[in-house]
Amino acid sequence: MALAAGRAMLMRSGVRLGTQAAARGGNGARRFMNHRVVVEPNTVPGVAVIKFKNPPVNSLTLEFLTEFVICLEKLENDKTFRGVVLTSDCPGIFSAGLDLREMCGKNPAHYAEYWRAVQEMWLKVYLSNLVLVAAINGTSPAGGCLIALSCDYRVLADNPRYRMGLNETLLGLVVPFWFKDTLVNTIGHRASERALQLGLLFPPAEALQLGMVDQVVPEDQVQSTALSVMTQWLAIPDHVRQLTKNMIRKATADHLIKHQEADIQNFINFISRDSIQKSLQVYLENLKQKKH
Ligand SMILES: CCCCCCCC/C=C\CC(=O)SCCNC(=O)CCNC(=O)[C@H](O)C(C)(C)COP(=O)(O)OP(=O)(O)OC[C@H]1O[C@@H](n2cnc3c(N)ncnc32)[C@H](O)[C@@H]1OP(=O)(O)O
Repeated sequence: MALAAGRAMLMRSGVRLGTQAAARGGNGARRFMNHRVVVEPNTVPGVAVIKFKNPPVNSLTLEFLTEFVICLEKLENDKTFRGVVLTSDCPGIFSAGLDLREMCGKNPAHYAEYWRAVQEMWLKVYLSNLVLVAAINGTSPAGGCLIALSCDYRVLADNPRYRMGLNETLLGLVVPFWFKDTLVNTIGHRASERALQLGLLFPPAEALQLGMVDQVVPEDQVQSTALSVMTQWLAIPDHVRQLTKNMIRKATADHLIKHQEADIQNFINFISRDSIQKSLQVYLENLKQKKH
């Protein structure tokens, strides 16, 4: 039921997003597909590798989210694909999470459009019929971590500079309930209480110990490990694995699906506050200044 609802919603989003792309005109529409998301099909039979390519830090802009969802939708509808590895084309960064500029200095209509795109991306990944393996080859805070947590399996590069976690409180943001649910489902209640309140970002050894990732491997083996893990998952017949996945994830996804419009309204109200706008601006400014 949740799966069907999620799909229906994404079909709707596909139509809406398709219209947006077409509105950009001939060249714009052509550039739109596979611009920020690179797909390498059949690295292993039946498996595609999706590489996030939204430099400099793979932040989740509206355009990136749109392209990513359409790309997954296409792979899901193409029955030759049974599994996808998600990884990054930006050295050292899996994804810097939600794009702060999408949440800063814009109007309520933009915030609504952006938040719906974030929700739809999460539902698409979380409820995917495909086996999704995250090959995490870089830092992945907040929204970047959410994408990895929503996959079926996570392989992280053993580089102590890479950090992973939901750091929203450090930005003065409240973690959305469905981000929280996804983390609790992965690392448990107590560990989430601490991680979320303190906005902790974990290095690989700690992420492994907490169960935030399933494997930590040398950096140059992240993708090959993800592909060999995939073989194990694909040994299970799709229909039984998909029904089992749906049984386990349905309640969490339904929670958002039921409250999707209220969640958008909450986001608009929260993000539009002067105090929140101010802290986001300060955070962005600090990111810029650390270079100097
Ligand atoms: C009731 C409901 C309420 C709901 C509230 C909202 C909930 C929101 C939920 C989720 C939140 C998020 O996902 S917020 C994003 C969190 N992400 C971060 O905190 C990461 C921030 N970035 C970094 O720490 C670093 O950039 C990095 C470690 C990822 C990379 O470091 P590096 O040194 O390699 O690069 P720079 O820092 O120099 O960055 C380059 C360039 O990119 C800009 N940048 C970085 N991150 C973002 C981002 N997330 N969004 C937009 N732009 C980003 C950075 O400012 C630099 O820009 P300039 O070159 O112009 O200076």
